[in-house]
Amino acid sequence: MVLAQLGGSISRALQNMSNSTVIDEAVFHDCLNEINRALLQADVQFELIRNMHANIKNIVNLDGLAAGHSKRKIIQQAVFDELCKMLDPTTGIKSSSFFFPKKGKTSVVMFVGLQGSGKTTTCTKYAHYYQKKGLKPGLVCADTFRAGAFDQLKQNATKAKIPFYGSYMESDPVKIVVEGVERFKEENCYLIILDTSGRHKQEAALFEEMRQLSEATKPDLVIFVMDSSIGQAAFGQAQAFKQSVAV
Ligand SMILES: Nc1nc2c(ncn2[C@@H]2O[C@H](COP(=O)(O)OP(=O)(O)OP(=O)(O)O)[C@@H](O)[C@H]2O)c(=O)[nH]1
Repeated sequence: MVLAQLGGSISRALQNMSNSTVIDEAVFHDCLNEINRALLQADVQFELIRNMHANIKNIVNLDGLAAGHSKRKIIQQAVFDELCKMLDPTTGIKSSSFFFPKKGKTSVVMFVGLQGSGKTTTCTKYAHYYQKKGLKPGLVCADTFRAGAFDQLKQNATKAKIPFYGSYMESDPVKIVVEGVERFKEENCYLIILDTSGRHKQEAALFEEMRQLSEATKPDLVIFVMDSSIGQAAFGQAQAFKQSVAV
């Protein structure tokens, strides 16, 4: 809903600019302002919008354009590129630090995040994706906090035909993940995926538990799953998670 509204507002801003008979600084300025307003209304961080605005202005130099160049296309492309850059998770990260599970080498990937953010669903999708690529994944349910968490993972895993591990009796998630990792290693599962409990930055004990899970399993990758509809609140939460484990 929010995304559809935002998309509509940005398209309208670009359309209004394109419909103008002459594209001059005033039209360009109005177009950028309309896009800024749409992003602010969609709860995008002000600093990101300011940077995007400055970048587009640097790229589009209307006075310096040689005749024959389509100002409309150049503005549209610059807006498109900058919006994509804002969403690109690899911006500012060295490509050598990306982690991809490989065949023949056991990898542990841990999913963390707030309650109900989509961890279990994403874990299963991630496992399914790599299963199709020929890696043998295994899902471990480390959520001993929410009733029904193991059943949910079991249901998803069964549907996707992915092996799973968990316990109805054990209350210590650290014990479960250690056993789960061992079990899957014995079964030659190359990609061991840990689905953890939902937690919030104000829940110190649950953050400590997450730190212990990470300590016990030394994951190759920790993925923070968030629901974009929480808007800017995602920033503080992401920072808090990053301070406890290597997200
Ligand atoms: N629209 C939408 N819904 C999703 C997505 N991922 C998960 N959901 C739904 O969001 C709800 C919560 O998803 P879960 O995967 O159970 O979330 P979780 O983080 O494991 O939840 P907890 O274990 O309780 O912390 C479910 O109803 C999912 O179907 C998504 O990408 N888009």
